Amino acid sequence: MLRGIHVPLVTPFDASGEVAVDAIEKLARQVLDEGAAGLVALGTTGEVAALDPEERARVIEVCARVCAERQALLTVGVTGADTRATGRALRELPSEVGAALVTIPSFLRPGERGVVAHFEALAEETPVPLVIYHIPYRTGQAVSAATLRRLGAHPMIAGAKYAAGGIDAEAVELLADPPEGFEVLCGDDVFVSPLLALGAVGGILASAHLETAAFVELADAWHAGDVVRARALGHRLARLSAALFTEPNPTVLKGVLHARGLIPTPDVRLPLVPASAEAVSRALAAK
Ligand SMILES: O=C(O)C1=N[C@H](C(=O)O)C[C@H](O)C1
Repeated sequence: MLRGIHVPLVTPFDASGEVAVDAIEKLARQVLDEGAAGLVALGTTGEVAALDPEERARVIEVCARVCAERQALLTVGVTGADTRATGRALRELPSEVGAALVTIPSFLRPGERGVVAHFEALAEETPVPLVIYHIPYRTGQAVSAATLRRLGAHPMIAGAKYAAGGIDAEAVELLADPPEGFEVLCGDDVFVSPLLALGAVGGILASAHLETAAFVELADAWHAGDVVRARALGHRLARLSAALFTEPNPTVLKGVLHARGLIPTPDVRLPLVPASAEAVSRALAAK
């Protein structure tokens, strides 16, 4: 269900600060035409925290329309300050949504027993399969491979977006023996090639707005066991990803997309500030 490259779309803004829905639609079509398996709406890259409820609904609506046309998976980022609020947000998802990307509420650090209780409660009430967004450096909560494996045995937990900030021992342990039907996607762009080598089925990668076809080729090459092609491509794309993440995501990416005429402005909403001209130039030059 999750295999392939999924693009967490930016939310472009026009000169008056409104969400540029046409630009989202164009980006969505472009990345799916280049082979992405799906879109992720309302991720960190989409500046979800800075969007009001009507804007979020508009973003989902346009992504759902394009995904339906292309028969691609639409995953939506769902967050809440606690389990009850997250459950409510899941139940309110429109019927076109195919999966939900869910984190542990940040800042609370509920402990691993709390993590299990959170996801098991959500798995019982969610209308769509869940993808656990494992990002301990943002949630503040470590989660072991054993816990992810236990959660992955639930039929409504389809997989995890793995973003531990590197390849850690837990990733190696999880990918050595994932539960039946549980799929791991890479969520740290620079590490996608090594995580694919370990057995990840794909990635949710902001960098794949650019060079989408090359990221798809990278995943295909690892899946086909073509190590020589995969390794060289992985090194090249890691340089691009590193350049895109020198300042907070999605500021540099938006600068590059704007410079290429793909979005109307490079604007982000506070507390993000636009990327420096140097960072954007370096990312434009990255090969
Ligand atoms: O929004 C996302 O999904 C992603 N967010 C990460 C981040 O902002 O750190 C990066 C990743 O490419 C996908």
